[in-house]
Amino acid sequence: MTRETARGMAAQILTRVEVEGAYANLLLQRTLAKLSDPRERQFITLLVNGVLKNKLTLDYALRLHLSKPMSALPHEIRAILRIGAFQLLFVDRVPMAVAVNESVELAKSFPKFTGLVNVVLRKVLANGWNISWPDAKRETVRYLSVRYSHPEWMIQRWLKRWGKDETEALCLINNEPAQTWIRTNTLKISRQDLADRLMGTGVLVEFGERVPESLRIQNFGAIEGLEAFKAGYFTVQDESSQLIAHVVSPEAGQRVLDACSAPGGKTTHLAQMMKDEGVIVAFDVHTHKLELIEQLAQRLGITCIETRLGDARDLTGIEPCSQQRVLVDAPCSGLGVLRRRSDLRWQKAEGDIQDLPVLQLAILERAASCVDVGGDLIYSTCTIEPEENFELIKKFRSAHPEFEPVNLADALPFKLEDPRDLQQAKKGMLQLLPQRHGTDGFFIAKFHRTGS
Ligand SMILES: C[S@@+](CC[C@H](N)C(=O)[O-])C[C@H]1O[C@@H](n2cnc3c(N)ncnc32)[C@H](O)[C@@H]1O
Repeated sequence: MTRETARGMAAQILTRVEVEGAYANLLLQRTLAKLSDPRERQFITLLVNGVLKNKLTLDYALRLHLSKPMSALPHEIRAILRIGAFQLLFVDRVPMAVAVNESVELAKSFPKFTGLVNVVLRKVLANGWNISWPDAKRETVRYLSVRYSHPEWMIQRWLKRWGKDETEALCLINNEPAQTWIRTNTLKISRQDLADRLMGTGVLVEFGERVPESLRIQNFGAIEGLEAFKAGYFTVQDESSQLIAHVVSPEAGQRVLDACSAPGGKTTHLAQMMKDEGVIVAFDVHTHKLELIEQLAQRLGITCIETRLGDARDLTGIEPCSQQRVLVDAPCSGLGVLRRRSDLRWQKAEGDIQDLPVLQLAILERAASCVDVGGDLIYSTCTIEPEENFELIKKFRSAHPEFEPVNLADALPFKLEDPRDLQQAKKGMLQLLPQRHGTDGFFIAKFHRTGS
């Protein structure tokens, strides 16, 4: 499997992810950094992310033609089979014969298994999507789980909350390739000028509709290689994540605390909105992650951020009632961004959703104590699970009558229309859902401190 083809490199990454538990996105980044051909980069990305996301479905389809479970095969052969089956079932533009033959070529380093790879993939090709799935009515959880490659515990939670159609819609979106959004660095350039510059270099650009700084880009090769990137004219940040700084709405000259700030996407956005005037104290528990904030701030030409290493449950050195805006962008299960993080669904366990709220509430409590009377507290997550969102805020509010909800319909940079959203927004909360809003799954809550 040493062949330096796109498929060979993808198979190596997938094998290392499975054997070593390595982070797929880091391995992918390292591999892509060595490649200049945009089509090769895109193809490897498609294969790695596609196989990781659809692993359960691919294994189900492959298993129908295997006499032994996948776990009885060497890791490399599993990766080769999955890459082959993924192309046959999910990728239109690869000719079927090429998908099979290239997998067989890769398997030649494992002569004992070359024949098996050939036979199994030819059967997958002949069968296509004509697969006998578990019964969708009687075994709905299992059906949705293998059909859309999600853990059963996630499906169970979502089915209870939203029923079959919405759960299916969410799974489908989670399996789509993620789009790339960038945020204009308005300290240096306007969105229109940035769009013109990028288009001038062949990048495809669309204006975001929800956030005034956002652009969606395609066809850009290596982002770090773009002149506009090197000049600090933008940073990569999903559009729903860009909503948060608008909800915080800080003003130039203010004292702002960002309790969980790395790698600094929202911190630097806050700094932009403050025209780089005032002070943002940015906490995080990981030293290496604080360095990422510092590097980002430097590239964007931002100087008003002071990074601090520390636990947000303590926020050592921050006086009570000392901050005009406090953001808690809490560590969370991340179940709202499964489209963006292809192996996340396999890394999480249902127990995480029981454990995380303890940490989230402790951080929120301590951060709230730092908000000055007349100041605002904002809590956000990139998850769609109520324990980490609505239920947590309910607990917080019952203990803190001094915090009053701010109507999010007035705080967001786009118009809310769904009556359910408008009702939540009045209570200071909003849950964005991929299947309803077409965004990543984000939760935002905002409260104004009226007393001490
Ligand atoms: C959702 S991420 C923050 C993303 C960041 N706000 C951004 O927009 O780039 C949550 C962060 O919380 C940090 N974290 C986890 N536990 C923490 C704790 N107890 N105190 C402070 N930070 C913590 C993690 O290291 C992670 O960087």
